[in-house]
Amino acid sequence: MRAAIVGGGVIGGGWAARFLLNGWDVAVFDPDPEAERKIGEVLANARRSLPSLYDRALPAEGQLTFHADLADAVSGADWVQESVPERLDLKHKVHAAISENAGGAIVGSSTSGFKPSELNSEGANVIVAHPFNPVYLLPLIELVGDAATISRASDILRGVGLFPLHVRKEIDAHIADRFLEAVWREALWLVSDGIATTEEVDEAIRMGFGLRWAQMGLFETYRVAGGEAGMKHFMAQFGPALEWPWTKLMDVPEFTPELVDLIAGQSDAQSGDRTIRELERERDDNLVGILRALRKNGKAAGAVIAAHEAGLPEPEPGDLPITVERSIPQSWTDYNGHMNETHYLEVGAQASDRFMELIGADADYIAGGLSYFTVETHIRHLGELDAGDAVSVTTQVTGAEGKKLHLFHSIHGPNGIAATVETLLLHMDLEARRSVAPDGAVANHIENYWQAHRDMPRPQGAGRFVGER
Ligand SMILES: NC(=O)C1=CN([C@@H]2O[C@H](COP(=O)(O)OP(=O)(O)OC[C@H]3O[C@@H](n4cnc5c(N)ncnc54)[C@H](O)[C@@H]3O)[C@@H](O)[C@H]2O)C=CC1
Ligand SMILES: C[N+](C)(C)CC(=O)CC(=O)[O-]
Repeated sequence: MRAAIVGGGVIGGGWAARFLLNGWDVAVFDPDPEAERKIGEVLANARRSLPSLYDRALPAEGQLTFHADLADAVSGADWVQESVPERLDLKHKVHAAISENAGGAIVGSSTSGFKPSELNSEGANVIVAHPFNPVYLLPLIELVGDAATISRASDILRGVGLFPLHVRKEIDAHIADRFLEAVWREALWLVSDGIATTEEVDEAIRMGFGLRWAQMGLFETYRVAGGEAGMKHFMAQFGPALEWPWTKLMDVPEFTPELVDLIAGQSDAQSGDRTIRELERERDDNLVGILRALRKNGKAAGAVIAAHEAGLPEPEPGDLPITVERSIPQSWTDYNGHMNETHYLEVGAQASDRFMELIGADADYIAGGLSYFTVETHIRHLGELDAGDAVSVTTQVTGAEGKKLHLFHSIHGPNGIAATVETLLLHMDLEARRSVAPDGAVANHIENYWQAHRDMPRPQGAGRFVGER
């Protein structure tokens, strides 16, 4: 599949990364001579964060090309995403050129506020596909426009891990930006009136309600705030406040040079000497942590990631079973600039868990009172792993006798085997807390693996002890 990105700034760069890291080829048109460098930097940030959301590998990255001519970039594309600056005259000009050259591609505009009827008033056929920064991590895309095109578009966007939200009636600024503009307006007043600094406004959000919004949104959060009586009680108690002079939402503070200097000055002081790219990385690392936590509970944006991962290709079975395929999260790296030792054991444990499933010692088996315990492990660190690296683990049975199961996991990284995790497991009766032989089906599976693996070459390093020369 091929995407064309017209306008490769903050948002176009994010779209390029989202498509590329999901295996699409991406063609960019942007007259800015710095566009290639800027997109390269956005892409570097995306490469270290997006794969960390998943435990399976994303498809192989697509090919990125830059074009001096818009027609070259858009011809043959399946999807064209326009992300030029928010000026209607410019959008009209660009969409006229896209319409001439894009064939049957879906054409989306990233516009934050224009309606499809405004974009299409000169004959173009565009839907609004409004993303959120960073486009490579945040799933939401607001879709506005022709329903049949939106239905096709939604399937494509889900395929690259996005969450399409169909905005059924076109309005200025769609749904989310209506909301964001109201909050932004109120924050500007608080600073302009000298009530709070930019930092104090940000603390008020990030220390409190900002934490709630990512997982429950607004209505569900307030329902809970109504106590056992829920939303009705919440509305009865806090509804009147809406009539009180608590907000200034409809007035817009004038952007005088003084106000702009005040806000920009406070914002500079707040962020210190951290560059925008550093701030982006800090934001991305935190977003990955939040999204992975949500994913664990199957909640909100976490559910989108889980659904996307379920559609990613299953690992190819080789001679040895592949028991883990995943990428290394940034949060697993340490002060030495590589994956911390703790997580080698974690990957080894994931491989053992998967192997247990393969032999039938799965959740039902465990619920029936039988399982495996690890009783000994030896890890060898052979190479470094870094955030975003794709790793796979192969598992060889190196011994199987009654209650004992001896596994040798090899962790393969981008530069060969990065570590081995050799482990001895004992089959256990969970109620009696003592070792017993596995039941028939599991014993049979183990025997099949053992027969297949016992004549393979013994893995290098198997049976070594710490400090052995
Ligand atoms: N920045 C944000 O937070 C968000 C922006 N958007 C929307 O995305 C669109 C782009 O915004 P940003 O990426 O923030 O702007 P930006 O200023 O970072 O990037 C715009 C890019 O378009 C390029 N450009 C200018 N004229 C062009 C032309 N004729 N053909 C091709 N490229 C051209 C510029 O060189 C620049 O690289 C706007 O419609 C905006 O409303 C949507 C969501 C969030
Ligand atoms: C400020 N903004 C209106 C351009 C913001 C957006 O459109 C979405 C976002 O990423 O916040």
